[in-house]
Formats: sequence, C-alpha cells, structure tokens
Amino acid sequence: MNAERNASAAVAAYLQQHETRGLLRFITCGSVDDGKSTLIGRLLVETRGLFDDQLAALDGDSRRHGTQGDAIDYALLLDGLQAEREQGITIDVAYRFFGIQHRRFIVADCPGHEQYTRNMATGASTADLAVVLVDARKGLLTQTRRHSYIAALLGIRHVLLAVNKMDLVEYDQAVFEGIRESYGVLAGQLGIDHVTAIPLSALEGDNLLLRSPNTPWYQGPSVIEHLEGVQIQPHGRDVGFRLPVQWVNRPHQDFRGFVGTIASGAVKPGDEVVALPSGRRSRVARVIAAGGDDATAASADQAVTLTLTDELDISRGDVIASAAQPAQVADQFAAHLLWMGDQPLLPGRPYWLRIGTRKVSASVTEIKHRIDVNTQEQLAAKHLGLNEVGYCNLHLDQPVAFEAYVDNRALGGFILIDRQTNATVGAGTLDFALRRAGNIHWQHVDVDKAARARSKAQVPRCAWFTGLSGSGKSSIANLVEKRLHAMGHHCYILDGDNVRHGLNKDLGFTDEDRVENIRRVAEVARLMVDAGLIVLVSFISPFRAERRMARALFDVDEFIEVFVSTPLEVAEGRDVKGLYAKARAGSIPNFTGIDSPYEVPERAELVLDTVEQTPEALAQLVIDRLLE
Ligand SMILES: Nc1ncnc2c1ncn2[C@@H]1O[C@H](COP(=O)(O)OS(=O)(=O)O)[C@@H](OP(=O)(O)O)[C@H]1O
Ligand SMILES: Nc1ncnc2c1ncn2[C@@H]1O[C@H](COP(=O)(O)OP(=O)(O)O)[C@@H](O)[C@H]1O
Repeated sequence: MNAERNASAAVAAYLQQHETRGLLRFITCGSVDDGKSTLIGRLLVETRGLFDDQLAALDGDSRRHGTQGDAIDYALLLDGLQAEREQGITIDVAYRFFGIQHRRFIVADCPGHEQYTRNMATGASTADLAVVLVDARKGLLTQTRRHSYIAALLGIRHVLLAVNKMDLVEYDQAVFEGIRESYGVLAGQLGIDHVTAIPLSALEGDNLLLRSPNTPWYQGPSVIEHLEGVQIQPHGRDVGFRLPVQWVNRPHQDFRGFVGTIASGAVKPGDEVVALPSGRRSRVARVIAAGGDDATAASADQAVTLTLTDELDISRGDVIASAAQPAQVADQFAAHLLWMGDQPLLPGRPYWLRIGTRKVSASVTEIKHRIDVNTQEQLAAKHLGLNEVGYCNLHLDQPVAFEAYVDNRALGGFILIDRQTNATVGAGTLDFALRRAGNIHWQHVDVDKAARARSKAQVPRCAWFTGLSGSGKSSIANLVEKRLHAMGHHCYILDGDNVRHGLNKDLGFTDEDRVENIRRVAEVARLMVDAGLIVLVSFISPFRAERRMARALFDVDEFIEVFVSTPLEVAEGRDVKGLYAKARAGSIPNFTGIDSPYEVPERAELVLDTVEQTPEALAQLVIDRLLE
C-alpha cells in the first residue's frame, strides 16, 4: 500500500515537473531526402540517452491509456487534432515526444511529398516553430518555399533553418551564408520574423547537440540549444476568454455543465460571460477542472466544465466568451484557403465548415485570387486545385463566433469537409468579416406561402428534372405544364436553355459555371415555390452536390427530383439540336456525357425511363406525384 502511494507520489511529482517545463510544439519540413528522419531520429535517440528515466515514465504512462498497443501514443498529448479524429480521417503525421531539462517537445513529422501538404498543414496548425531542412548542395527548392508559405499562413513566426549535409560541401561557410541569405529574403516576404540558420550534418551529428569543430566559423547555438532556449512570442493578441463548447453535460435536472477546452484567456467564478452567437449573458457559477474538483480559475488549453448562474440555451458549437471582450459573430468572411481535395474547389458548392467545435454549411462565393506559393504572385482563378492556395470570400449558412486567425488560431482556423465523402478538403484562416450577420435581417411579410398557396388552391412544389442533353427533360416538363395548366393550376417552367439567355447569360459550361448556374436557378425556384407556384426545373444539373444543395432549400415533400433516365447512346441518337455531333467533332468543349461528367442521381423520387415509356405516360407519373 505504502509502496503504491510512493509510486503515485513519484508519478505526480514527475507530472508536476513535466507541467512546469515549457512545451514547444514544432514541425519539420523539407523535401524528401533532405534528412528529416535522420535529424529527428538522432534528436530522439541522443536526448533519450541523456534522460532515459523520464522517457521511461512517459512510456509507462501512455501504454496504460494509449490506443497504439505497445507504442507510445503521442497523439494522446495533443488536442489540436480533435476535429480530424472526430471526422475519422487518418492524417499521416507522426507525432513524437521528447524532453530535455527545461523543455519538452512535440514534433510533428510530416512527409515531404507535395501531395502531403494536408499533413503538413495539420502539423503546422498547432506548431510554434518550423524546422525547415535544406540540403546544402541544393539550396532552396520549391518544397522549401511551399512549406514555408504554409507554415507562415498557419501562423508560425519562428523558423529554424537547418542547412543540412554540410559535410558534403566540406563545411563551406560561403554555401551556408548563401542559403541563409536567400531564405532571409523569403522569410521577409512571408512575415516570418524569427529565423535562426544552423549549419548541420544530421548524419555526422555536427551542431546537433554540441557546437561542431567542423564549423569553427559558426558561433550560433546548436539545434538542441536553440530548441531549448527559443522564446516563442505568444500567438495573437489577448482576445479574452473563449470556450468553444464541446458538449453539454446534463446528468440531471439540477446540473448543466458546458464542457470544452479553453481556447484563450482565463475564467473564474463570478465572471460575466456571453454565449455566442446568441448574445445571451450570464455569470460563471463554477469552474470545474478535468479531475472533477472546483477550481478558482482556469486558463487557455485547460479542459474545463463551466456552470452558469442562469439557464441559457447553449449547445455544442457555441462559444462562451468574456462579456467585456466578446468574440465577433458573422456569416461572411474573407479567408485564405488551402485546397487539399482531389476534386477542385468550386465556388457556390456547399461544404461543411468546422470552426472551433461548430459545424455549419458553407460555400466559397468568390475566389479573389489564387496565390502562387513559389512566387507569392496573385493569379486569377475560377477554381482551386489540389494543394493550391486562394484568397476567397466565404458564406456560411448561419452566423458563428470567430476571431481573425492572426489574433486567435482556435477561432480563426477552419477546415472544409466534403459533404459526400466526409473527407477534409480544405483548411483555411479567417481574415475578417465581410459584413456583420446582424446587419442583414429577414423582412417580415404578412402574406405567407401557405396563404398564397390557398388562394391558388394548390400545394406548391418543385419538380426538378435532371438528365443528359436530349434525354427528354424539356419535352416531359412541357407536357406536365400543359396538363396542369389545363386543370387550372399555376405553374412555371425554368428551362436551362431559356434561363441561360437572361439571368445566367454570363455563364458557360465549365464545372464552376454549372455550379453557379444551378445555385441561381435553385434560388429562383425556391422563390417561385414561396410564391405558391408549381415549378418545373429542367436543367441538366449534372452534379449530385448541387442537386442536393437545391433540395436543401425546400421543405420536406416540396422537392421532387425527377431523373430523366436515357442512355447516352439514345440521347446522342436523337441529337435534337445537333449538339452531340458538334461535340464529337470537337467544336463544343465540356459537353455533358462526352467530356464533362453526369452524376446519376442516387435518391431521385422519380426515375423516368424514356426508352420504355412514352412522354405522355411519363408526364402523368410526374403529375400524380406533384398532386399527391
Ligand atoms: N457543353 C455543353 N454541355 C451541355 N449542354 C450544352 C453545352 N453547350 C450547350 N449546351 C446546351 O445547354 C443546355 C444545358 O444547359 P443547362 O443549364 O441545363 O446545363 S447545366 O445544368 O448547367 O449543366 C443543353 O440543353 P438540353 O439539351 O435541353 O439539356 C444544351 O442545349
Ligand atoms: N419517352 C420520351 N420522353 C421524352 N422525350 C422523348 C421520349 N422519346 C423520344 N423523345 C424525344 O427526345 C427528345 C428529347 O429532347 P428534349 O426534350 O429537348 O431533351 P432535353 O430537354 O433533356 O435536352 C425529343 O425530341 C423527344 O421527342
């Protein structure tokens, strides 16, 4: 019993010592073969040799709680990846832990290939410092520029420029100075204020732990000395207390606790707070620490449960903030966006956006420009491809509490998630709000949709016809309208060919223009249904994402997706307008079914087989469904 008590006291003492040593999170980046693994491996081994007992304690600790079997689960020590973990996304970043006398380190080791920018961004978003490796023989490469750009974008202001493989250039000072100077120029452009360049041979161990006799001309610190001594400026400015609510703990009627990790600032009982985005105020009743005990105060990075003196309706995703210094609330932003999806980012297409603990629907309304990460040039862009960075306007379908990323990483950084695959496809940083959500209101009108529908004696609905060119959308929609009209119903056809002569005459047939085409017509259809009409939309609408977006604008049962199912050979055989012939001849680019995709609906309410049935019979099926 006594022995047990002694052991736990020793663990507590270790943890305490552990806590008081500063923590430095850093990433390593560089091209493949620059020597990253050697550098990290060596740092781990050599520091382990020096402080074996401490690491043994950590080994034991993580083995009890970790999820990695016998290996140390370094991810246990991190909270920054919570969002990705909840998404079930495997990000190939190896987190390693090591410590020396005054500091402990978490290093995110990111693979160097270009396609792993996602990993690099994930690692950078929680790092204080980047170790940028450069091969002394090669100097700065595209990867060096790209990774430095991303590190800077994600808020890293300290770089350790590790000029590696100095042994292969005979420890030549001129080579080192040349690289240091050209990196200095790059760092200046990127706003990386603190660069420490160190000549190195990770393989030989030069300047790793101790100053090397091979570089007598170098007077600066060794790698480990620098990592141990570097003073990191606190990130951002003092924005006040922020708690993104992870979940609400309500075990019984008398207790409602808001649980989360404090993103910034400090809190204590009695503080006046505001719940965002609602703006309701209250006071902190209790601050409960992770172990369950009441605390007199808590601050950034601590996991806590708060109770308030008033019953406020606060749920997951809300932010509890200092009332004296609240966060802003908005739904339109200017933001930098790093695109990581295999499919390009298309303006207008809805994605999930996760900021803090909140997940909302969002789309890019405009790409202001793309940034060439090698040259910093701003280029015009209609879409963003894999690994491209753009400056964009973002629209969220509901207001969120936020902060500029430069002020607060936790409430200024976001990720975009594909709604179909659930993959993380973008990571970004909010710059500023384009308008305050509170300034644009819904105008109340007394006559509502139900009243308009009553006066027309019909149930307003939208039948959304989708299918290849020549599949039969217009022919069937036309018959439907004719019959409904004859029955005294109020209808309207929105046809691609027609709408493209007016409202959408600025749009062509690229993917991004088709997305915008459908977004606009879906909004118009919604207004028409609101006006009490039966609307027949006849657009190819080739992408699932946009049909899904259109559906989401309507109430349940209001939207009927009608897939006009006609094989390509049949539609092409009909070739009503001679367009297929032209497309095959190469004179119409991006023609649906030929060199532009059509994504077959997965959950259409009606599938019309135009090979087996007549237009009249199919029109009747639609009418029956519309009048149900
Ligand atoms: N490149 C290309 N691809 C597809 N279609 C083309 C193209 N160029 C012109 N057209 C004609 O435009 C009509 C399709 O417009 P939509 O607005 O329905 O297209 S989309 O929904 O934005 O994909 C379509 O009309 P329908 O045949 O009635 O479908 C064509 O007549
Ligand atoms: N069962 C059918 N349903 C609809 N159209 C058909 C059918 N069978 C043949 N067609 C013919 O196919 C062509 C479809 O053209 P259209 O309605 O303009 O298609 P879309 O609007 O989809 O481009 C018309 O000439 C129509 O007469």
